[in-house]
Amino acid sequence: MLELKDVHVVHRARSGGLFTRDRVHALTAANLTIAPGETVGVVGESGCGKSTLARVLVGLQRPAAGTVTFHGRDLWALKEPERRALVGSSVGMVFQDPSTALNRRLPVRQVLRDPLDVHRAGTPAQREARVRELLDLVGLPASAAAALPGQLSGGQRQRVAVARALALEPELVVADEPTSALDVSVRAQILNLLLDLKERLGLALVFVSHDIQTVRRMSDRVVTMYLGRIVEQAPAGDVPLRARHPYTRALFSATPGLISPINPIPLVGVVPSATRPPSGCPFRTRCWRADDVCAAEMPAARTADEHHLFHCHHPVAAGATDVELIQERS
Ligand SMILES: Nc1ncnc2c1ncn2[C@@H]1O[C@H](COP(=O)(O)OP(=O)(O)OP(=O)(O)O)[C@@H](O)[C@H]1O
Repeated sequence: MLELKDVHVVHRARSGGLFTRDRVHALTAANLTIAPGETVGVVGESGCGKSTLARVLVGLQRPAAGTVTFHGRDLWALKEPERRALVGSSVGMVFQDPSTALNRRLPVRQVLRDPLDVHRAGTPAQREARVRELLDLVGLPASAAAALPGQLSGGQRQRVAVARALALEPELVVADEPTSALDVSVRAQILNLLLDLKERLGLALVFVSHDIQTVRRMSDRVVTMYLGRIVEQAPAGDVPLRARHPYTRALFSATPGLISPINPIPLVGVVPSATRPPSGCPFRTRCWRADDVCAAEMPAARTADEHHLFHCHHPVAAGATDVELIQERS
C-alpha cells in the first residue's frame, strides 16, 4: 500500500533559535513498506527520527531524496492538489498532544467537519451525519459535537483527534505517541480504541511510541530506529529474543518486566549527534560487537527470513539470552 524507498530527510540545524551551517540527518536511507491492515510499531530512543518517519508517511514531510509511493503513485511527483487529495483521503494522523493538535476555538462538530468540507465529501447533510457517526465510532456522545476541545478531558480530546483522522475513511492511520500526553488512567482506553477501530475498519496502523511493551503488544511488526536509520524490522513475535540487531536487544532488555528486569544489557555511552553521525554503522560507538568493519561501512540489509530485516555486520544469534549477551559484553 505505502512504500518508502531510500528516503532521506535533512533539516537545517538550529542553535539558540538561529540556523547554523550544520545539517541534521533526521532520516537516512529509509526503506519501509506498509501492507493493508497491518500494525507497524516504531521504537527507538528520543531523537532517532520516529516522528520524522511518521511525518514522511503521511505526506507532511517532503524527503530530500528517495520516493514515497502510495498504491504505486509517487507522492512527491504529483501536483500539490492531487497529492493533498490522495493523502487526505487515504491517510489519517493522530498526534501526541490533542490539546495542541485541535483548534481550541472550533467546536468538535467543526473540527470533524473540516476535513469533510475541504475534500467535499458528500452533501452538507451527509457530512453532518458523518460527524455523528464519527463521534459514535470513537465512543463519544452526540452532545460532544457542541463542545469546545477545552471543555473535554484529555482522553475525550484524543478521541476527537482519532475521529478526525478517520473522517475520510483512510486506509492507514499513523499515530505518533498518541497516549504520552494523557493521564496513565486513560492511556489503555485510547490504545484499545485504536486497536478496536483497526479491526473494525480494516485499517493499517503505524504506531510510534516510547512504550516498548505496548508497541510489542499492539504490533504485527516492530521497526527499530537508531540515529535516523531503520536498523531492524521484525515480526513482533521475533522481538526481542530473536531480534538480531544488538541495539534492538539492548533497547528491549532495558524495558522493565520484558525479559530481564534485573540485569539489562547495558546501553552505555551517549547517542552521537544527528548532525555528525559516525561513519559506517550508526550504533558502532555504543556497540559491544563493533570492529573496524563497522566503522568502515554501513551494513547492507540482511534477512533473517522474508519478513525480518536487519542492518548489522555482527548480528546477535537468534535466541541468545540476555544473560549470554551480558556475559559476552563483559
Ligand atoms: N524541524 C526541525 N529542524 C531541525 N531539526 C529537527 C527538526 N525536526 C526534527 N529535528 C531533529 O531531527 C532528529 C529526529 O527528530 P524526531 O523528532 O524525528 O525524533 P523522535 O525519535 O521522534 O524524537 P522524540 O522521541 O523525542 O519525539 C532530531 O535530532 C531532531 O532534533
